[in-house]
This record gives sequence, C-alpha cells and structure tokens, in this order.
Amino acid sequence: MLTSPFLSLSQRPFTHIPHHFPTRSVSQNSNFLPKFQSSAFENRGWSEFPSGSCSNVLRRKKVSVVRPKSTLSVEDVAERGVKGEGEEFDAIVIGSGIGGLVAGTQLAVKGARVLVLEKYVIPGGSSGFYQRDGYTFDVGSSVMFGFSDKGNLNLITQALEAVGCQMQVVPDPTTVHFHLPNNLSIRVHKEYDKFTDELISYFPHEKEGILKFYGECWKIFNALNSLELKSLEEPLYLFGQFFQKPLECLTLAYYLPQNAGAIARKYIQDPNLLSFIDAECFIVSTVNAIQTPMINASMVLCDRHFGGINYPLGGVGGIAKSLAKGLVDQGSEIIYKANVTGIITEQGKAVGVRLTDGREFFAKTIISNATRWDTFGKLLKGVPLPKEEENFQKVYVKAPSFLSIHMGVKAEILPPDTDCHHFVLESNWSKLEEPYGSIFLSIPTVLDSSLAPEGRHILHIFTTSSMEDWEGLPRVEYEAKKQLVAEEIISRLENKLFPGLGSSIDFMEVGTPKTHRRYLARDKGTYGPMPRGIPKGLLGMPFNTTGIDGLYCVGDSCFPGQGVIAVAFSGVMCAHRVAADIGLEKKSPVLDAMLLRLLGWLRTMA
Ligand SMILES: NC(=O)c1ccc[n+]([C@@H]2O[C@H](COP(=O)([O-])OP(=O)(O)OC[C@H]3O[C@@H](n4cnc5c(N)ncnc54)[C@H](O)[C@@H]3O)[C@@H](O)[C@H]2O)c1
Ligand SMILES: CC(C)=CCC/C(C)=C/C=C/C(C)=C/C=C/C(C)=C/C=C/C=C(C)/C=C/C=C(C)/C=C/C=C(\C)CCC=C(C)C
Repeated sequence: MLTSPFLSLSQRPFTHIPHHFPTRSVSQNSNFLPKFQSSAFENRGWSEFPSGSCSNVLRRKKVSVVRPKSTLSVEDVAERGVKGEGEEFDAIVIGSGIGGLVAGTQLAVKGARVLVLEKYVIPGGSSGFYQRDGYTFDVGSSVMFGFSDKGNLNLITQALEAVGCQMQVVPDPTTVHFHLPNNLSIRVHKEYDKFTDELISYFPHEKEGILKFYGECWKIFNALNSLELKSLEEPLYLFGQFFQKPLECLTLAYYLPQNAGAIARKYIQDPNLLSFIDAECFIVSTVNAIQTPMINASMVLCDRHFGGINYPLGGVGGIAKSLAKGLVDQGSEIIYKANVTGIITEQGKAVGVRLTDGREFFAKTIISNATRWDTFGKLLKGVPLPKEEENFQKVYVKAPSFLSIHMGVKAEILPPDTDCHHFVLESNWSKLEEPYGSIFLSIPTVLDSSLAPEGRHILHIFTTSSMEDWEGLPRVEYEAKKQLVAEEIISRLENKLFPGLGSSIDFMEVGTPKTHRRYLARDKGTYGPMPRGIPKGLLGMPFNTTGIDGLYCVGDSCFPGQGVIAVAFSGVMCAHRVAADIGLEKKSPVLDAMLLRLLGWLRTMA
C-alpha cells in the first residue's frame, strides 16, 4: 500500500489544542525576512528562568544558606546569610538533565535531602528549551517515549507523578515519517497493524520476516512491561523479580547480550528492508541495527505502538521544569549557574563537590549526570581511572554531536496534514551514518500550535556532525560555514519535502557541536555513547555504581543508554541503589557484594 505523504489537515486527529491550555502572547514578525542568529543556544538570559524553582546551599561544617523559592544563582544565595552549619546532604546531583532530575526526585520522595547543581540557568540539559521572538524551541528532539498513561514503561509519566505533577500531552498519530532511498515513504503509525501493513506493501515477499522480527520485539517489550522497574544492581529487588516473573526475567537475560541486526537477519533477506531496520535503529541509537542492543530496539519499536508517542503541551522543556519544581516541593534543592569543576574525595571516597567559584558542598553520595568522559576525565582529578571505566571506554566511544537548525517558517509552506517528525535519507543507504548524511526534522507546532506565533510553524532540523569539523575555525569562517551547511540542508529539504522552504523562513538559529559542548557541558558535544564495534547487546553498559566509593553516574553513559526514557530509567535505578546504600531502602551487604562482582565480571565479557 503506497500512501500519499500528506493527508488533509481536517483528517488529522489531535492537532487541536484544548482552549484551556495557557497561550502565550507572541511578538509577530511582519516582514518575514529570515533573521540568522549565530547559535541556537546563545544569549539565553535570566528572563527565561523558570518560575517555581528553588535552591538552598549547604557548605559542610561551614555555610548553609536557605532562600525562598525563587530563581537565585549561587552568588545571590551566598549573600543571603548562613544556616544549618555542619549539615550534609544525602545526595548531590551534578547536572539537571532528565537523568539527574529523575534520580534526584526519586530520592527526594524516598525522604532523602538532595541538592542538584546545574551549570546552566534552566533545568533539562538536552531536554531543555529556549524562547525567541514568540517561538518556544525544544533544545533536543521532540519525540517522547514513555509518556503514556498505561503499562510499567511510561517512566516519564511515572517520574512526574512521583512528585505530584501531571502534564497534558498531545498523542502523535505518527512516530516518524521515513523518506528513504528507492522512494520508500513509510509512516510509523501509532496503530501497529497499520504500520506493518504499510511496510509489507513495500516488501510483500518479506511479510513473514517482518511479522517475525517485530513479533520478537514484542516478546521482549511485554517482558519488560511486566516488571516493576528498579535497580538491576540491587539483589533483593533483582532476585525478587526473578522469583515473581521467572519467564520474563529469563527472556530479558537471554536477549541482554543480543543486537537487533543479528535477529533481523534471522528472518529477513531483502537488503533494502534490512537497511530500513538500520534506519529504524539509527534514529534512536545513532548506529545501525547490527550495533543496536535488541532490548533497546524492542523498547522503542513497540512503545510507540503500545503507549504511543505523546508530546507535552507547551514543549518538552516543561518536563524538566515540572521535575525541578517537584524536587523543591519535596524539600530538596536545585541551584542554577552552579558549575561543578571537581569531585572531592577523602580516602578514596567521593564526599563532595567544588564549584568554579571555589565553594564546596558535601553529601553522603555524589551522583554525576555529566557524561562518564566528563566525570572521570574532568571532574575527578588526581584519581587513577578505575578499571570499570577503562573497560567502558574500550567498548564505547563518544557518538558524534549534531548540527541543529531551529527555524520559524510561514505556516502555508507546509502541505496540509504534514506529519510532526520526518527522517530523510535521499538516495544512498551508505550515507545513513555519515555526518550530514541523513536529516532529522521535527515540527512540534503540528501538535501544539502555541509554540509559535500565529501563522508560523517551528522546524527543528538536525543532522550528525563532529566536533573536528568545527574546531579551530576563526569566528568569521565558523559563522560562514554554519550558514553554508544550513543552506545546503534546507535546500535538500526543499527538494524532498517543502518546495519554497528557503524563502518562507521567519527566524533561524544554527547550533554546532561547539554549541552543544558549551551549553550541555558534554565532551565534544557528544550525543551519548555508541559502541566501538559490535557490542554484546547491553552487556557492556555500566549501571550506576562506579569504581569510586560514594560516586554514582546517571544519564546516557549508563545502562541502557541514549534517550529520554532511557536516562529516566537510569535515574530510577540510580535512586534505588543510592537509597539502599544510605539506608532508605532494604539492602543485603553480602548479596550486594556478590551481585556487583558478578555484574562486573559479566561486563568484561562484552
Ligand atoms: N528522545 C528525545 O527526543 C530526546 C530529546 C532530548 C534529549 N534526549 C536524550 O537525553 C539524553 C541526555 O540526558 P542526560 O540526563 O544524560 O543528560 P543531559 O546532557 O541532557 O543533561 C546533563 C545536565 O548536566 C549539566 N552539567 C553537566 N556537567 C555539569 C557540571 N560540571 N556542573 C553542573 N552541571 C553540569 C548540564 O548543563 C546538563 O543540564 C541524550 O542521550 C538524548 O538521547 C532525547
Ligand atoms: C542483570 C542481569 C545479568 C540479568 C537480569 C535480566 C533482567 C531482569 C533484565 C532487565 C532488563 C531491563 C529492565 C531493561 C530495561 C531496559 C529499558 C527500559 C530500555 C529503554 C531503552 C530506551 C531507549 C533506548 C530509548 C531511546 C530513545 C531515543 C534515543 C529517542 C530518540 C529520538 C530521536 C532522536 C527522535 C528522532 C526524531 C526524528 C526522526 C525527527
């Protein structure tokens, strides 16, 4: 079945934004001339600081400052006075990405006193937002898994609920519209049968293989969805799950070391179809199917049909804002403009952190939401790289960063019923993983028109790009290169999807890997870890404990890897393990030692 890429707007469900949703007053641009800005995240000011955040500061045996729920920086806080001498937090979280915020809020609801320290002026990291000229842009991608109202895997919904927050979402009828070589135009419909019918219409000779491959994904997804998700590093929970759901746990253990590409090849021969499966995996793992863990592939290839993809009204940034507010409501703290430059250790144990301005904060446990490369390469000084981290760096390398273009365009440039998310690879499968080879495009205003001024749409275009391409250029050349690369990408989209796109631009900002490094504090602006070769599924991916006593990691360089829902899971796991270690959850020191040794040994097999 070949479908027209565009249906009429009136046929499209969910494009209507409920009237009760608060709208913003927006400044409309009258001349429609594109305004090129130097960088997507530059010049974000205090005016964008979210309301409802709050922070207290504690300096071990020295300074602790309590301030009202407001939006003060560390400097402001210091001026307000001293309280709580000698206090110690239960946990300090370095960074307020979704991983850090979920770990922090989960601990806070278990009764821990948590301090989150964020380098930037708002929470969220790559799931943050910024506003310009009446547009609200998502910094990162706008595809949200795990945000439905059913099952056990709706981890974003659950994380918000844990701190009493709920967000209105708009269901997306199509996860992504693929525009691929050989005129493959495939929509991933929310309805599973509709999607497989569409795929089978292109590959009728592979009907059985398609159903078997995706069927195997469902087997794994259903097993995952049946478990209560907590720390796989905590033996009482893990053995309890094995006892309650032996078949499901054995299923997951069986697939843990496997990759999607190898399983697809058991059932499918057509090279074009295998390339399609590569593209399916690439958009969520930045590598092909052969390198994508089967558990992760199953999670995303099924959740989009089970719970569906749901977009938060008001933009993705609302998730982090709500979590940050929830954290404060639970009596914990978050401080912005608090750049951690070092983790303090005492006799080999992580006990505190130091900020750029020399301040020190102390806690029983330190949780780093910075990448493992940043944590062990920059924050932990004078400590030899633990063996576990050496192993991690042998198996995983930094995925490239992105070039991103945030644009506001005249609404009429989009054909009626344009889908929200697109993936474009024009003519050559071999370009899939090459820098600038394929193009991601999200148009969140298709689902929430309040994000842009009336008569405008947001286009967020991104493509992989490496730091090496952008470093060392004089300012003028750097700006010229950004303009050139952006123009090329826009012209490719003009040819493939939206004729006249270039002349409909109202607003445009371009961010490079340097922008990502600067604003997200990620080494080389990396999107996350990717396997150096063919991994043993998820076996080599470290969990949250580290080789340094008292130091934990959370975020995309922890099991299970990249993605908002993935880092939310790492946050849940981390909070559980930390809570057990500080006495807020049950633990068995003997079983702990055995399990941690066993997991360490398993990772060396990867
Ligand atoms: N599915 C999607 O659509 C989507 C959208 C956006 C992001 N993402 C995912 O989110 C993942 C990243 O989430 P995450 O939680 O791991 O991290 P993150 O990079 O989003 O957040 C880390 C935070 O830590 C802060 N930080 C880093 N170093 C610091 C320091 N030294 N001091 C103080 N603060 C510091 C950063 O400023 C940032 O806010 C990515 O893998 C990406 O896949 C996905
Ligand atoms: C331990 C041992 C040894 C054993 C045991 C066994 C068991 C029990 C196991 C278990 C396991 C588990 C639980 C697991 C879990 C997992 C999970 C949850 C996972 C998840 C995952 C997720 C993911 C990966 C996601 C991702 C996503 C992403 C990345 C997204 C992205 C997006 C984008 C970029 C968008 C696109 C756009 C366009 C196209 C425009």
